[in-house]
Amino acid sequence: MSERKIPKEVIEEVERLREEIEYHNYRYYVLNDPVITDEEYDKLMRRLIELERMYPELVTPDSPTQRVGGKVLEGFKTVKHSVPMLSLDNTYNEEEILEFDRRVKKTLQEAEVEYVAELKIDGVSIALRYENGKFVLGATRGDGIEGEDVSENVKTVRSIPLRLRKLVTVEVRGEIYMPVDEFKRLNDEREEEGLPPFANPRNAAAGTLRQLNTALVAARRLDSFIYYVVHPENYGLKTQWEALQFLKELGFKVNPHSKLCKNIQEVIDYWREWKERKKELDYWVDGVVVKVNRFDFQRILGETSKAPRWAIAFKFPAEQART
Ligand SMILES: NC(=O)c1cc2c(N)ncc(C(N)=O)c2s1
Repeated sequence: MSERKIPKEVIEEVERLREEIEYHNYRYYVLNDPVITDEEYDKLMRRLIELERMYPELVTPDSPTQRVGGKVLEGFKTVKHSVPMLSLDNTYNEEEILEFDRRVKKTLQEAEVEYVAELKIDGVSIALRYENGKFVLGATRGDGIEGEDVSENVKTVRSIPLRLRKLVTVEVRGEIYMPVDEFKRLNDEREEEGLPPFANPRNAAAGTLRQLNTALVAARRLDSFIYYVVHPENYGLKTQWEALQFLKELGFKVNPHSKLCKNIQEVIDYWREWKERKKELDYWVDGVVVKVNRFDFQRILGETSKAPRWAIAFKFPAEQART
């Protein structure tokens, strides 16, 4: 078939609709602060779907219409991580976190070390790659060296941008999780269908991300928090706190409760506070991730084959089996 000429105004309208729809996705799912009604949003989306149906050659992988899924995949390709996705060592009480602080100060020969305290989200770790600001890959952690390419499913997570607010080439990492009320709704639905319930939101999120039917993934409300920039020095970032601000500027959903702590005592105060306050959250957390803030200090501390020496998980006491 000869290349059909697409009218310029159609191309311009499609591009404008994409920008506008992604902006409203950002306002609604990342900032939780929409500026148009659902009806107005649906109208924009219907118009874009109509134009892409009339001109399929205009569909691009990062079009917001790809968020509703509709593909049934054969399977997931394996993908090698650019940098291994390490796990975290654990500490369970204040004495052990003080020991972590002593080790860090000894290695650094520093009297005081700043930390960033971040809630440890009980979800599925994910690596996201963007080229010139466009989403190109979403991969699970796997064995830390290589994971599964779950890009088609990641596109259905509305809080994960398909196009960044700055057109950089970057890899970021974070957690995809299922909000508690979605977890309850899903388990009620499964019970009605005579299916076994998911034991917890993490299993529900993991099971959903492994679905080969992307429309099914889109029908479940997964969410995300992004907390890590790969090779932050490439973007002039000197600390984890700056990295979190950078992630916000790019348009990612970043947990609002992270805290820059002057010393380990502030970390302990933060841990005590959220050990009690975690029930206020609409997602499960199982502790606090404590990170040395300065990247030059992180480089001095380095990593073991399994986990960084500059970060540790400060776990909350295990509760009795949740209802
Ligand atoms: N395995 C890991 O390295 C991490 C796991 C997690 C998690 N489940 N939630 C939050 C963070 C964070 N804010 O850094 C990390 S880091």
